[in-house]
Amino acid sequence: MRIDVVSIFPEYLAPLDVSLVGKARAKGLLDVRLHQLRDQAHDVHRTVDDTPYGGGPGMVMKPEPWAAALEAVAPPDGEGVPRLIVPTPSGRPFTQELAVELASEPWLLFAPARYEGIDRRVIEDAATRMRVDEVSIGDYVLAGGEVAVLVMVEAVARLLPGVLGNAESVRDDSFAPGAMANLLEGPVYTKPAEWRGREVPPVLLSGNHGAIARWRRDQALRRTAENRPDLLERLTSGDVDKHDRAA
Ligand SMILES: COC(=O)COc1cccc(COC(=O)c2cn[nH]c2)c1
Repeated sequence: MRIDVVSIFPEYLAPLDVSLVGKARAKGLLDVRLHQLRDQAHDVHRTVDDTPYGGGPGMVMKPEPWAAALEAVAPPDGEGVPRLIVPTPSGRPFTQELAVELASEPWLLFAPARYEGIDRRVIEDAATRMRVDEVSIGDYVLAGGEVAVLVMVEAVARLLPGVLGNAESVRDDSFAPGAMANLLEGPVYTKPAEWRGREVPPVLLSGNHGAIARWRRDQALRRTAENRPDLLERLTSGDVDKHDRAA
């Protein structure tokens, strides 16, 4: 997979050089390229923002530098077309389901905005050439979309074949389909069996895999009821299809 990120703070994406994503790049599983938006702003101050039409606080990112940056990354007459992802508080929610969908894309192009956002015409113009998704990682406002890019790249990269070693697993993700679909992860334990007077739940040491699976599902249901009752409604309201519930 190829990933391009255009930003006025490419150094914000430095964490993509380390750990999971860094290893994936070193293995050739991911080709991550960073681009400085200001390289496409040709006035002496390399201006990328201006005051908003209609008034209001803050600044808006100008269309010309962004259009030039997107075209420099993905020339209209070039090979292939990326899927453009724009992090924004007003986007569709980023979920494990969307991460799985994005993990099957050959080429992602991220456009993290700063200030109050990017001139709407950039999105409209890009959408004539490529698929554009405006995506929110949560109901809060960041100073820029770079952190959201880090979140999405990590969530997608860990799903790519060969990225996670055998030690980690994707299958058991709490949002992955199956018996634990749409439930939060329950508690996890490792050695020692007793620590500061606290014992590991005996069922986990019993070797009784059926009992262990039942205990884990019960714990997941409890934690979901406590922290995310909205997810339980999905389970009980039937908008999770029969297959998922039966599994
Ligand atoms: C067309 O889209 C845009 O112009 C993007 O506009 C903005 C405006 C303010 C902040 C951001 C950065 O993203 C977030 O804050 C964000 C993403 N997820 N949750 C919070 C982006």
